[in-house]
Amino acid sequence: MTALAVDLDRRPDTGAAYDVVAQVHLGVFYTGVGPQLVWSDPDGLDHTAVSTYLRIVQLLERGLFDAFFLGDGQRVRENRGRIHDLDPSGRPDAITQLSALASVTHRIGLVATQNATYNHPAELSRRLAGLDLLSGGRAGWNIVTTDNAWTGANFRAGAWLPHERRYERAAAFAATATALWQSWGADVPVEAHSELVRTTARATVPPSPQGRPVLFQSGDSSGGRDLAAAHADVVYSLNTEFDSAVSYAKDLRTRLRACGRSVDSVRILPGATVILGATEAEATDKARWVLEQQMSPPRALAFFEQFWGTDLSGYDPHGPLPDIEPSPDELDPSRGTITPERRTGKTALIASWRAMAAERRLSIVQLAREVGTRRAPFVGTPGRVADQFAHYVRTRAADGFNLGPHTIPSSLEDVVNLLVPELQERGVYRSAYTGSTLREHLALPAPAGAAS
Ligand SMILES: Cc1cc2nc3c(=O)[nH]c(=O)nc-3n(C[C@H](O)[C@H](O)[C@H](O)COP(=O)(O)O)c2cc1C
Repeated sequence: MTALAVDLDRRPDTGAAYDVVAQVHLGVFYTGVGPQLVWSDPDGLDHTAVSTYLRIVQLLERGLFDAFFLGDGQRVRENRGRIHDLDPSGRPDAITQLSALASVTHRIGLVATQNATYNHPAELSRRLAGLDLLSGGRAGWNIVTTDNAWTGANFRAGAWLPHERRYERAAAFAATATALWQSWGADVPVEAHSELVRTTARATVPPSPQGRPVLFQSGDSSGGRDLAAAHADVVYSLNTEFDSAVSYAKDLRTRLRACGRSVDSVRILPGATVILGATEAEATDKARWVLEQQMSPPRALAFFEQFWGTDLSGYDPHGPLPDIEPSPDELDPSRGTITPERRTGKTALIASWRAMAAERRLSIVQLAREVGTRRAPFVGTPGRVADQFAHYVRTRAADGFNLGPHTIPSSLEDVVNLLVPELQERGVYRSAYTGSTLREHLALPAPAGAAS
């Protein structure tokens, strides 16, 4: 995990004009599972208690955030066929959790990740419309396709649909859900008769003050980007480093134009981790501590077990990589612990890791810290990070960030108490909510054809 280096003098072509009055939009993406959440923080809260969620969402509302955003999954993470017991585990449905949070908040947007592979459009659009109406127009839907077959094998449709066909279904799903939201009061039902989505349905919930839920999209392949260009209001990408944020933004805006949409009709919010300190040195020390907790020695072994498919508990995490070959079972694409390209390219990936470890004399745990953590963090004083955020939004490399917390609640308290005032001082962050809906917070245009 290397801290981001951002050159504040560069104004590259991002497919949109430099905007001196651009604003930073902030959300928090709370996965509920996974190594990024540090359990060992002595001041940490219970990661699955409802009181934790209430406290976080109220803190974020005090910090004038656009959205609180939950990941979702219909099967918990596993390692070698058992529940991954080093992770926070157990995943209540995101819409259910957000409905509870709607009742104790007034402004903040509430975004539920729900996949378009193992749900039904009439059923899911009704539940999302319910959250949207009951929250006064604050709901969002993060459209994902889910990157593994074994989720489906947990219940319902089994292991079905290859990667590209999931996006075909997601596009038909989003079009059907949108048509249903727009159809309130219509005389005839909405009909969908494609190969992957078949339904005849009438809307059951009137539109909220924002017309319909705001559509987020996460998924970075060409199919994912096309889905975003056709349907999304917000994209959550993992292209956070400045150069990759620039090329992602340019590519997405080219796709938006090809769909006949304005480049300002979609907000781009890459994932980001923020680690703040009173001095640069203090922030760097904290970043080192966070990384050590996220990728502890037992977790490093579990990380590599997901690639080797073998029990590695007999290996010393401070010693060299195992010299054995991975189990062939791990190449089975129905296993869901790692991304598809990593699964299929695993042999090459392991060879490249061996080369990196040999060249830099890295132990198992040191290598896992290099290759096993996802987000490059913004590390520094609040002022320095605020300058970087301002640069991203003014150049339109991004419109803001989805922050991934590492310690709960302290990493988010730092952002609200230390970073937000610095952003406000630079004129890139609101000093009060000016609207009441998520769509208004994001300064998005009204949805086409919205029912009222
Ligand atoms: C930033 C990000 C967040 C994601 N969050 C979830 C999630 O919460 N639940 C889920 O089932 N899939 C999630 N996905 C996986 C996507 O649904 C998708 O299956 C995966 O990224 C593979 O598609 P791609 O090749 O287009 O990236 C996420 C993907 C990204 C990039």
